[in-house]
Amino acid sequence: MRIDVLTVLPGLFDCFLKEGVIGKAISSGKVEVKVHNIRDFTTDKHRVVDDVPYGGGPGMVLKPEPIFRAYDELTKEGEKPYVLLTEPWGEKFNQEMAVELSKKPRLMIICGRYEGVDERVKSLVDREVSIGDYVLTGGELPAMVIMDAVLRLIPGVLGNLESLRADSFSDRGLLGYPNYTRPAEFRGMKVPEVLLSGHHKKIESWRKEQSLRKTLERRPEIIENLKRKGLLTKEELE
Ligand SMILES: O=C(OCc1ccccc1)c1cn[nH]c1
Repeated sequence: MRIDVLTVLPGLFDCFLKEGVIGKAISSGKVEVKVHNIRDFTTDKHRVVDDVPYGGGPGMVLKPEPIFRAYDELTKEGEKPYVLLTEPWGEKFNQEMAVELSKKPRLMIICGRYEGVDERVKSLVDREVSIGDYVLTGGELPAMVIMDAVLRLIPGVLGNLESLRADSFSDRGLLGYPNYTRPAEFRGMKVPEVLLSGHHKKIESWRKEQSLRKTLERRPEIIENLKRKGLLTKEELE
């Protein structure tokens, strides 16, 4: 997969693209991520990327020209990218969208900022995406959140280091079960006996029960959704 990011603050991506699983996926060539400074696509001496809003009002708006110039330049060759715009008012990002996006051969992420982008930029955009109902200073962190969730789904990126919790819980959106590792007792807190039993059937059913209980407690709407979709077996329902 190739991802092109358009931003006025490219430096924000430096650590993200170097460290950890994402850094390895890029250095190994499994995925290609290029960050472009929108300012590099301006033509005036002051490299202006924003301007005051028509009709008045507070703040600034990202100008269309530099973004269109960048888009034209970056889409001259290769496949047309699936274009995302990160804004607070977009479609809510979730695991389902991450899975869908991970199947695209090429993505472009335009990072919103200031009061937003000129509306005409939306003619380039396939999906306006929000990572939550709050307002940040820029769409760069949302772009990193989206890239992180998408890239880890690409075959070979996670390797065997981190299992892709492909069990039936996480891909039904159920909350995870409790995790423990050594020592078996720590500051008086013991690991549940069942997990030390080596009895895989018992361990699996304990984990399923824990996952369902936690989901019912914290996110009952997820259980309701699964019920409606008939994605809960009758023993899971009891
Ligand atoms: O704040 C966000 O993006 C930055 C942004 C972009 C455009 C105008 C204002 C702010 C955001 C929140 N969830 N998803 C994105």
